[in-house]
Amino acid sequence: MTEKTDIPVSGAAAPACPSRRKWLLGMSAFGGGAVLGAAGATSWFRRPAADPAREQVPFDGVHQAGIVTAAPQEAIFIAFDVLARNREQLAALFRQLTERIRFLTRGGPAPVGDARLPPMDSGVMGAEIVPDGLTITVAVGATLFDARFGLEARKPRHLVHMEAFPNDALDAGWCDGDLLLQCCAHSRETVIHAVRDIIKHMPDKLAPRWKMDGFLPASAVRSGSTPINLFGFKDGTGNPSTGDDKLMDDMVWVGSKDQEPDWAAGGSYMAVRLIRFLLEQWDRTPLGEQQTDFGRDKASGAPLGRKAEFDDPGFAADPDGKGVPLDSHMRRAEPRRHGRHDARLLRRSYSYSAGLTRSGQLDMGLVFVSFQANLQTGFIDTQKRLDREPLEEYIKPFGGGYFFVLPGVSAREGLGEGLLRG
Ligand SMILES: C=CC1=C(C)c2cc3[nH]c(cc4nc(cc5[nH]c(cc1n2)c(C)c5CCC(=O)O)C(CCC(=O)O)=C4C)c(C)c3C=C
Ligand SMILES: [Fe+2]
Repeated sequence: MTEKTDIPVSGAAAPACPSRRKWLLGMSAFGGGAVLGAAGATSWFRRPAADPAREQVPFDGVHQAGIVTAAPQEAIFIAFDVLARNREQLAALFRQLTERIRFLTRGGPAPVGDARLPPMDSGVMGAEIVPDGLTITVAVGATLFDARFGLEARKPRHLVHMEAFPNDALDAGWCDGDLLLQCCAHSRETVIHAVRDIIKHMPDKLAPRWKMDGFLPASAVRSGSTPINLFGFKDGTGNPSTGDDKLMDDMVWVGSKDQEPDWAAGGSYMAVRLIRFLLEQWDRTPLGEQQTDFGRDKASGAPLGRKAEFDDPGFAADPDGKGVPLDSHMRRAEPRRHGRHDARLLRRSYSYSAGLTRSGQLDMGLVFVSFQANLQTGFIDTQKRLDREPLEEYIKPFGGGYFFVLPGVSAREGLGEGLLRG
């Protein structure tokens, strides 16, 4: 169970709906003692607690935090090559990672050591490491299932290397990884501290491969409104409700419906795409064209021809796309052919800003992130619908990869234990 604490705990277990309760009871790995942990938030862009620094997002839960929990302002995505050479060393890696994340997400006094030795903590958060809403979500790449660890037969069935789509210019140095950490918190220093702590404690086990910093607009996080991306459009409006446990079980979490290895229940596929925006070009594009590219009004976020952000676009009554063009991003991504959520995924993207490109243009864009129970019917099918969309004139995907988020942890079972058992 989640430990009692004075520190406010966010996403505290909302009453589970009957189907969810049944499913939780079926999770034998948790011996029926599972807690919902983080999986109770209603929206991924929800206003933070009164004192964000003291907010503690539970690490323990059937699912890892950082997926249906509200997205705070700051993020770091960092992929690693695993240096472990065999199964025992990989088990030690997961044990140590579990221990570090448990400490970092709970917070406490910064450890003080012998002055003759390197400091045990970077010190960037001062004497007290506050939890600050930190979540560290751990996912594994397809390469972890190669011959090194004898895990070939335990690979989630859709987990593959990310092949380039037609508009991609993938740079191998920005792609893939055996392990991915998604670190999210309210403050920049918290995610930096967390990444430095893990790298410092595990130099013999993890070698960084690529890293991208992400952010959300402060005003949106403060007010709980939909974040605006660097194209200036509200981004996230059409997401499924993270408060709908049944929908999340259906679309986001791997369960018995998915014919995946038993150990994978409670996990999720994660698609990460590093997408550069050609902003100099975009900023010289007429507003009307920007809006038809997305199919939404830039200021209000409403579907074109409608009044308000969350209005239904009414595709059935507009087969020729007179309101929302057939080619627009929103209509291709989510044609609503089967009611709602043809795109069977949950987006949890962050903007990035990383200096200049070699040709002197702003290197800014989106760390597109989606979570789904099935990578094929989630990200891949949706991306195929988007291939050749008009927006491609202004975007260039260059990195990322496909990963599988490990199931959640309990006091008895750490990260990756189910994967390595048997
Ligand atoms: C494969 C999945 C998707 C990729 C890749 C993607 C890239 C991408 N999206 C935006 C901006 C917006 N996306 C919006 C909606 C939207 N996008 C996807 C999927 C992908 N987007 C979906 C499933 C939806 C939902 C459509 C709906 O339900 O109506 C919007 C509109 C507002 C919203 O619903 O969020 C914007 C804006 C960018 C900039 C981008 C990469 C460059
Ligand atoms: Fe999109």
